[in-house]
Amino acid sequence: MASVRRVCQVICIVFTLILLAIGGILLAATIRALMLEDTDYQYSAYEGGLIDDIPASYLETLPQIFADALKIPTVSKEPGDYDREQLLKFHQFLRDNFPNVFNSSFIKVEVINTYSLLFTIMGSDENVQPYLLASHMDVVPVDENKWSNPPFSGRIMHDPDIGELYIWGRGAIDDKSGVMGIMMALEYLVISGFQPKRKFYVAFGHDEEVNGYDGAYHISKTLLARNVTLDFLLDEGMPILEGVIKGMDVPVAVIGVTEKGWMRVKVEVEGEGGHSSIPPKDQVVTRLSKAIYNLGRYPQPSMFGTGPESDLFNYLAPKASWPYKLVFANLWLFRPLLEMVMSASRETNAFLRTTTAATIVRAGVKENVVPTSGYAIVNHRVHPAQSLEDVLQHDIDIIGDAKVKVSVDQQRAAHPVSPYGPKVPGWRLIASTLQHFFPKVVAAPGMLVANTDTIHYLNLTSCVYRFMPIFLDNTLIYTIHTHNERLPVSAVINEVRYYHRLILSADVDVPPIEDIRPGHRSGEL
Ligand SMILES: CCCCCCCC/C=C\CCCCCCCC(=O)N[C@@H](Cc1ccccc1)C(=O)O
Ligand SMILES: [Zn+2]
Ligand SMILES: [Zn+2]
Repeated sequence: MASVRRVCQVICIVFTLILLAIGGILLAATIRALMLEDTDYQYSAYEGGLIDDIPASYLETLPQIFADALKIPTVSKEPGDYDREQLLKFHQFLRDNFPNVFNSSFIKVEVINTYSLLFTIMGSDENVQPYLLASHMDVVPVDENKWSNPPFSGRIMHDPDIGELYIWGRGAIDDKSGVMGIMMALEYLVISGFQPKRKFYVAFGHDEEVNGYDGAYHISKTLLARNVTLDFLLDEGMPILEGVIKGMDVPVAVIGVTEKGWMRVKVEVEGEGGHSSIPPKDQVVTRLSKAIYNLGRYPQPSMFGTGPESDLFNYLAPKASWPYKLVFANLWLFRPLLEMVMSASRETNAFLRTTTAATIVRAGVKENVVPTSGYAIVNHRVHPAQSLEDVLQHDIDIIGDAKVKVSVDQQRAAHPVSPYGPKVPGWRLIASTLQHFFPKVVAAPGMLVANTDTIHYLNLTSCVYRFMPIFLDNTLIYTIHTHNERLPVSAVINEVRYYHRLILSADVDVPPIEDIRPGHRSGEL
């Protein structure tokens, strides 16, 4: 009896100690979350005593010009297969609508490789390092029938449910918003008599959607041949996310300091064919389907917390709502929980792991002929913490079928991490300009889950940022590269104001040339 009591006592003590330990850990985590300094990563806006904002009379004219830009179908289909005629038409459209930029005495406009554009805005002070704003003029193809408004109509429509005017059309977000935002800001700057001290470049590629080798690659080569090095580069990228990240009631500007790698895997099957009325048991299409199904069913492993994306949560934690603040501030404890939550939605899942999308499937030529071969193209966006070899090996293991040939068609490694933080001039400029207009927005470093022309510009600077100064919620994000792409009129106005302010601030908030650190190191400074 006494020994049973003794065992009970020991169990009680152990149980109490475990509870105390859990309580202690939770208390420590809560204290850590409570002690977060709310203003840690807020930057004060730069006040340079310059003409600050654009007058309403100019801004009012912009939505229609933006809409007109969407009417020109500058579609890219495959590498080398882009609509040359429409691209030239788009050049003319820019010339017609931005005459002050094209005729300015201090702006040199060059056509690169026939279809891309490079603007050099001369500065009066040669001692400061230039920067580059990049975008692309081409767009992805459309499936016309799926659109509620025609994709190249540039229709401006009121959405009564949201109470906003939207400009509809392919490229409204990706990436004529970038081209038009920069051009409309630059035009106003020239009109208003601004002439920069600091030189900068504006580069518009013409084939980003099919890898940029005819456009951005040549622009970069041109700049390199002139021995240009840049302080920083800003290209398309993550938008300001509204309601996308759970626990963030405020919008989050995820500034891409790196971007995922890219891999094109070909999955091929060969087999027995014949008359469809006497089909073989083992059919090519069935085997191929099973392989594709398994790739979707067993995703690539989560890499959360092992890559450059993890610092995002350090930036978000001070502004997160409870109980997410507790989670974001204590990834050492809650990483598995956060991983589970993030895996559940497609946009946050892309942040955790290499994604897998079967985008092309081909087999068969006629209904009553059993095909003897078939293939699928699988597009991976590779998490920076996973090696390209591991991605392929996972595919091979998951498919687990020796009769299915799995091979890499093309691949690109993830990009290096650009420096970020309050001491990095380019980052500071991008983040502070944002907070000037939208003080509630949190600017945080992140990873772009898609790819951009920046691959061609990596040799011009180590400070490469991928960011679009437009607010997007889950509805609008899902229109990129599919039907019903559109942008609120207010977003167009705001981005023009953003680029305008950025260019003004860049002229005063500049690093002296000798202050450029040799080979910026990755991560925060
Ligand atoms: C906790 C973090 C949440 C993360 C949420 C992610 C939400 C993502 C939202 C928007 C992504 C916008 C991406 C815009 C840039 C798109 C650029 C683009 O489409 N590029 C092409 C380039 C390409 C690459 C390879 C072959 C051909 C073309 C692409 O990536 O497909
Ligand atoms: Zn794009
Ligand atoms: Zn795109």
